[in-house]
This record gives sequence, C-alpha cells and structure tokens, in this order.
Amino acid sequence: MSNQSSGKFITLEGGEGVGKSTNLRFITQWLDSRGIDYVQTREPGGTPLAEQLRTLLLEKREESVDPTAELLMVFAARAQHLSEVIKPALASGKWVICDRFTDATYAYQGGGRGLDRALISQLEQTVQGDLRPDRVLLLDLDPEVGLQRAASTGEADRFESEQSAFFTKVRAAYRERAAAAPQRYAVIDASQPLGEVQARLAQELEDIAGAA
Ligand SMILES: Nc1ncnc2c1ncn2[C@@H]1O[C@H](COP(=O)(O)OP(=O)(O)OP(=O)(O)O)[C@@H](O)[C@H]1O
Ligand SMILES: Cc1cn([C@H]2C[C@H](O)[C@@H](COP(=O)(O)O)O2)c(=O)[nH]c1=O
Repeated sequence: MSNQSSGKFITLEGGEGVGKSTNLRFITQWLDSRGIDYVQTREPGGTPLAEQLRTLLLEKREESVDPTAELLMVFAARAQHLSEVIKPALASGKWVICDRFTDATYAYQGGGRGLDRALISQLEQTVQGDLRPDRVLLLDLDPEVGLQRAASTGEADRFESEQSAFFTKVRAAYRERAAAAPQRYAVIDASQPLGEVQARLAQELEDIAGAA
C-alpha cells in the first residue's frame, strides 16, 4: 500500500554514479516550475541523528562491518527519518523526494551483502508499517560505467570501495524488484544522454502528478 495522504512519496534509486544527484536537481526544478510543495531528503540521513548514522555507515574503517549491524543501522536511521521528516511532510500534503529508501536496502544489504530478504521485509514492516513509495524512479546503469562516473566526483566511500561483483548483485536486486511490481517502478536507462533521461523523468512526474 502507498501512503494515505495527499502528498506523493517519490524515491530515486540506482547503483553508484547513475546520476541521482544530477537528476534530483532536474526533479526539484520541475516541481518548482509546477508550484508543487515538496521536501527533498536522502537516505541514509535526512535528520541530524540519521546523518550521523550515515557518516558511520559510509566511512571506511579498519574493522569489518557485520552485515546485520549495517542493516540495523540503516533501519535505525530510517525510523528516525520517517518520524521526523517523511511522515509529517506527507501528512501535510507535501511531496517527498527521497534520494534512496528501502529499495536500496533490498539491493545493497539483500543483493550485495546476501542478507535474507525475509529479514529485510520484517524490518520494513516494523519500521514503516504500510508506508511505501508511490513511485520508485530507478536509474539503471552498468555498474562499471557508474563507478567510472562516480570516480569523477570524489573519493570512494565504504560502499563505493566494494568489488565489482557486489555492484553486479546490487543492480540485479534492483531490477528484480522493479520487474516484480512494474506499476510502482519506472526503470530508466541511465546510459542514455542526460536529455533523454530527463525527458523520461518528466513523463513520470507528469504521470504521478496526474494520478489521484
Ligand atoms: N546520462 C548521463 N550521461 C553521462 N554522464 C552523466 C549522466 N548523468 C550523470 N552524468 C555524470 O556522471 C557523474 C555522476 O553523476 P551524479 O553525481 O549525479 O551521480 P550520483 O548517482 O549522484 O553519484 P554518487 O553515487 O557518487 O552519489 C557526474 O559527472 C554527472 O555529470
Ligand atoms: C539507503 C541505503 C543506502 N545504502 C548505501 C548506498 C550508497 O552506497 C550509500 C549512500 O550514498 P549515495 O550518496 O546515495 O550514493 O549508502 C545502503 O547500503 N542501504 C540503504 O538502505
């Protein structure tokens, strides 16, 4: 079930370097041009506490991070983000544009780390109840190309430093989820020139805005 308020909950997903930041700017310009009231946020993060958890999750460290510990940190940040930011915004009728959400958990912790999807689903239900994004905009790209693009934007974090097999599994998990619920996912070929990616995003936004 999607959210019950008048606001729309849109998430932007994909592997590393697929163009999320670039396209988030396009999405917020589109919303501004329509006079739609929105909150732009991200995961992990979006509140001071959740941003601290983000730093802990992304920074490279000597100690290896237990996958279940990683999973619980992601959901701890999400619980805080939902109660402080996402739910209040949706309840007040705003759109929420979130850079990653629980699909990233299924992709990175489920696909990449190999954690049990049933455990993720249990935590999802506990933390979110029935709240799910109205539409997931999935930027799909060969991870090799994405990592090359990401390399141009700064030093690799703990996730970006994973082996290529990890990102192959992340991409497969995203695509699998999208194929299982095509009405909720827009899979956008992010290898296309930016203008074409953004034309497709605009179509999706029109469609979401037109939906009841
Ligand atoms: N469709 C595209 N074609 C070619 N280059 C692109 C395209 N989209 C984005 N880029 C470029 O790829 C690089 C990474 O883009 P961006 O920072 O938006 O990705 P990101 O998904 O937010 O990355 P990260 O995972 O590092 O946060 C930037 O230099 C951007 O200009
Ligand atoms: C929400 C979420 C995120 N991650 C990972 C995926 C990325 O490598 C980083 C976030 O950085 P970016 O700036 O969005 O690229 O966190 C994760 O592993 N699990 C999650 O649920």
